Amino acid sequence: MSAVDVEAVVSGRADGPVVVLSNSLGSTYRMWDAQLGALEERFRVVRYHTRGHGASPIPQGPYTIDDLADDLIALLDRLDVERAHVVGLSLGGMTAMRVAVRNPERVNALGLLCTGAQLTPSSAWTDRARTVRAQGSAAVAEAVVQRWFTPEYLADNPDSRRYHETMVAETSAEGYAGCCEAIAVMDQRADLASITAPTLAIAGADDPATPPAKLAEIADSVTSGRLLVVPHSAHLANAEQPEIITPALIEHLEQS
Ligand SMILES: O=C(O)CC1=CCC(=O)O1
Repeated sequence: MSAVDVEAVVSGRADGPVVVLSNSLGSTYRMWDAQLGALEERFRVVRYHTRGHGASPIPQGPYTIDDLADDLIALLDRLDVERAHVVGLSLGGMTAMRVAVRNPERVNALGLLCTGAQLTPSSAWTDRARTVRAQGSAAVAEAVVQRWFTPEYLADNPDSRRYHETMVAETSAEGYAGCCEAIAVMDQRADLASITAPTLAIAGADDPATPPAKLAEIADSVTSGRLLVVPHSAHLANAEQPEIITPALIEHLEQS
């Protein structure tokens, strides 16, 4: 499949190093809101919507992680950006890893949050794709958001819970399903050793979707990797624990 022109917004320091933020399955680029201000003070920040999300094109699925990586490279080309820091959470992290493997010359540093090189069983993703195509993304919204945050956070933040459930529910069914199918066939484990970009792998200590072992595997396998496990956070750890994650991410990018 050829690359699509994803919807993107550029903000922050026009003369700063570029950081690209890649979103997770079923989210919009608003998922980076808690990091945005601090990143904008230091970087030229590119947020975009993975194909099938937001106002980005929604080709008929299935997609592959290679497709998503091609979209990100096409975005860098469109913006005339030669090299960037690439930061992604979950599906966004899978895309970032793929870009670092296939186009190492385009990547300065990697920030990989709550992601994995392979997510099994594959059938969980093909089943979810089938459910969403049949019933819409709203059918999975409540269960997904229960994995995004700890039970304590959800109990204390009912508005945030509703906000994030709506975010998932409003995702295109075809886009969501196509991305599930990309995850179903992904296995990047053998490629990790070829990643040379300095990598910070950030795990939510209580993440049931991509537990800390997934991030440890990445940090241990790349050439230059470091693991940060963040307490009291689940899958959308950057939203639940921004006070820990934002400065750690900025320090990593600034040192790279
Ligand atoms: O939705 C989930 O269960 C967690 C997840 C996997 C890939 C992604 O982006 O989110």
